[in-house]
Amino acid sequence: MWDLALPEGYEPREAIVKAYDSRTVDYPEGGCIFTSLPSRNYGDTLAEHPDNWTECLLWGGKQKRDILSTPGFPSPIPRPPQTRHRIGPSLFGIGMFATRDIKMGDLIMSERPLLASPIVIPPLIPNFPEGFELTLSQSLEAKMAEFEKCLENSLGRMLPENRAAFLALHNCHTEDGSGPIFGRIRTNGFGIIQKTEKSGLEAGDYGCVGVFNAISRVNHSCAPNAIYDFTVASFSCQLRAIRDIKTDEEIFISYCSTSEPTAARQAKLKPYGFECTCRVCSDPTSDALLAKIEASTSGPSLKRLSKSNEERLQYSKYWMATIEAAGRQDLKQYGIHIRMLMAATAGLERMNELGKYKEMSKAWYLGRYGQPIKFD
Ligand SMILES: C[S@@+](CC[C@H](N)C(=O)[O-])C[C@H]1O[C@@H](n2cnc3c(N)ncnc32)[C@H](O)[C@@H]1O
Repeated sequence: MWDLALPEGYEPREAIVKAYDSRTVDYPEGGCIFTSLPSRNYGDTLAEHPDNWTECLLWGGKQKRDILSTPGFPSPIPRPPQTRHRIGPSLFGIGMFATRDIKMGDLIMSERPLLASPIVIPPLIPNFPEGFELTLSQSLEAKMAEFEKCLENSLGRMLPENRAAFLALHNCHTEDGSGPIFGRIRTNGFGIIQKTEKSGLEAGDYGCVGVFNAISRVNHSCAPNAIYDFTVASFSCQLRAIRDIKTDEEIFISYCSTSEPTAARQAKLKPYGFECTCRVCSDPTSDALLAKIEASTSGPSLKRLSKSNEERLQYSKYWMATIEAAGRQDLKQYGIHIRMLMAATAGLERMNELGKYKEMSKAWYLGRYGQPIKFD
């Protein structure tokens, strides 16, 4: 047991495990479900599953029902036409690097998580003998210990090579009562099934984080050159370029929303155990610039804008160049300015330029949202 101040005599109980057929969906609500997705047979190896599978610790049956009923599930993971990334030493420990020039919108790589787990500790009930008086922090620690037992069960279900890859990941939560598995989840977990329109999760449902062999090596920047998107159908994350990336450049994603000001972003990064010093965080004028970029596509600004297509063209060209110089093409305003350039060039009947911005819009949209844009 790692260093916990649990009362003497208390032992976290083993995870309660019942065996179900992998296609089972009628589980009781509100309990841990250990399942491999896509399902596999006992004794299967990676040679039979080149896309790997994910050990999932789900809370209650709804998530598994939702996943199994997703159209297309389980489809193969999409792959780039050639390898575009490598893992290697970075200024921030280990990182991911481009092995060739990559264009905005291109798929860098995709990967199934090694482990999927609830984002927060579910309401497990620690098994205290009667008469135990617990402080609040002891109660929290006991829940942590119970959850770690559940996670140990998930790790025990992994193939040795997947378990070794998981345990080789960085852990920055060694001093805060997190167990070694939960610590790695908090350091390396990226939201995969969250409360969004797409996921169908409702209030009170538990979202999931995924921990990855390669994607969990990607470091953070508030001016990222890549964005990841999780697709339930292939049960995998796709990592795509949100701007052109040169060979050997480090690949960065953002671990938090980049449309928030610096102090709010730093607060969101706390669980990852570092203070961000990226070009945006170290520029004292970046919050003011962010506010101006946001205002550039707001209703009042657009209302004030001249009706002349030529002036609109110059306006959006100016803002695109400003956003590019700040390396912030992941902001949605960049995509809006590309669309505004399409409208202005169409109005001016400059068909070559219109074609260029159309292609740009397609690539940006794919990088930003992980799916192709449909023009009316
Ligand atoms: C998801 S892991 C990324 C891979 C990690 N660098 C490694 O060596 O395995 C997150 C950890 O990487 C480090 N990290 C990521 N981005 C960073 C940044 N911008 N500045 C400092 N450390 C960073 C922190 O130690 C953080 O806890």
